[in-house]
Amino acid sequence: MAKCPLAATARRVYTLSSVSLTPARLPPGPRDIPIIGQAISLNPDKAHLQFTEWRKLYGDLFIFRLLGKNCVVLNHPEIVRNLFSRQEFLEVTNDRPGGFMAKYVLNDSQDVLFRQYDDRQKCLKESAVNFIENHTAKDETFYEQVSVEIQQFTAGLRTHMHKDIDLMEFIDPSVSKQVALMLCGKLLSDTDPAMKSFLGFEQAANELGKVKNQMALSACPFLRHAPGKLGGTFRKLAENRDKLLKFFITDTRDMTDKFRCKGLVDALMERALKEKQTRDDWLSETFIHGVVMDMTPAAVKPIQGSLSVLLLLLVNYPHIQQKIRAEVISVVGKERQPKLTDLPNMPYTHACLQELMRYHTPLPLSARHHNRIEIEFDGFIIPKNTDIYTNLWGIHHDQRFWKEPECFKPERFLSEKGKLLPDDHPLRRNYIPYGVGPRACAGKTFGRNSLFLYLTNIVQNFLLLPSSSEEVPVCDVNYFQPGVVTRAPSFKVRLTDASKME
Ligand code: HEM
Repeated sequence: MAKCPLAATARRVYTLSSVSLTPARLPPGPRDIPIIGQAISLNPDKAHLQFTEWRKLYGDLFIFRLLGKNCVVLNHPEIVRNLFSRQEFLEVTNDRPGGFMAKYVLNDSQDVLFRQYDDRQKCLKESAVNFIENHTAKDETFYEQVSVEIQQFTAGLRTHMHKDIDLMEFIDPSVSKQVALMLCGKLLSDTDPAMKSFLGFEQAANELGKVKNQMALSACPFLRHAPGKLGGTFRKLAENRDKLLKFFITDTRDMTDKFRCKGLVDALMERALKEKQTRDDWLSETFIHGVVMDMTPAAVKPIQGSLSVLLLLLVNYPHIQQKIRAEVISVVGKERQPKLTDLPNMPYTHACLQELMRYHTPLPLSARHHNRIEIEFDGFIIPKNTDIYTNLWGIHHDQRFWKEPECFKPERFLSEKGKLLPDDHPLRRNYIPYGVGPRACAGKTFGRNSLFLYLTNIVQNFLLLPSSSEEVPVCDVNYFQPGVVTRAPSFKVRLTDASKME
């Protein structure tokens, strides 16, 4: 078709004028209500479900306003990839929006998770990923200590056989100990004061991190000093933080212990020394503190939340529990403790974990991104300083990408011959539980390994039965406990000795 010069000029004028933000070029979205925006119609606890409904009305990229802020929601994996990892955008779409935690807990974002995407963030993240994903996976002392912890955990469960128990009450502290081990290189006991500070910090950070508390504290930061619940929680957080950091940074450094392995703090200290020799010594202890604090919500919560959903699935679907157990017994046997090297030989169990990350999607809205300049994408303008949400849950439950997305079907990740689908299989393009691009998760292998070890050790030892006194909830996302990381509602199970069942 011949090109009309007039039309081309008109289009050019339109494009130029639209760069100065004509509302017509904003993405579609629900009608704005002055000042409050969608504050009334949006339930922050179920925002991912609401966004999934809005996607049907407004498409894969839509915008809405919330208390004076622009918010964009991405509902398609290709859009997420394009915006967060395409060269032309990645330097401008990978910031974080800041907020109360970033400013008052992490000392103006001196950390990995809350910091904007700058050279310091890149350097810290690179060191953290190298350590968490590459070093721990090969460090035998580390996994020996993890095995010790899991043995103690299963031994603890044995004393509660045939009773109705909330298994998460045992799993939660055990996961925290594993993450603390990754940080300081030492397996702490339940009674260790450092472990108490870790748990105290974790609880307070979790409470303050709730959407409604974040909104209140970001609007009125002085509330942290006020009497009352919020102020009290902030003081608890600060007190535990100081104790925790003294232990992790100062005391651990001088600790010589034959069971101590290298921790993330040691790795960052080494990096700090290197930085000192080459550049200005920005990598101070405050940054290392920041990374320690990041790991509490970033590492502990997704592992705990995923395990809670996994257990609920095992009780609701005994045939899946049975299949995993059969695989564990055939590969590992009944006596030896399962280890990471068993994973490649256990495709069904591996597929269950992959399906868990799709079905549950521990971070249903990922972590918010922020764009530092206005960008034009796919014919739409995304205004500067927009909060960008990725609806990971919506993407993982979208019928365009998944057959029967509401069903837990590990088989979808297996070939007809029962092998795990390769990473480059087309289905995997729609599978992004850890996010995409330079801000993607720093601990996905660590998380997967941890889930694998808990799952196989539990199933090898115990049969999980429904509680005899309470009805087990159905596994339904509508009843998950809300949060940046969701988890299953509390429920009780009964454990029996798996070896006696055959
Ligand atoms: C087990 C399941 C896990 C899931 C599903 C998960 C998922 C995610 C997601 C969706 C993000 C945000 C990505 C983005 O902003 O685009 C993230 C960030 C992050 N995750 Fe994970 N995560 C998991 C476990 C872990 C573990 C075990 C660690 C540490 C050992 C970890 C450390 C981090 C850190 C530090 C970030 C921030 C990275 C940055 O801002 O550059 N995560 N994770």
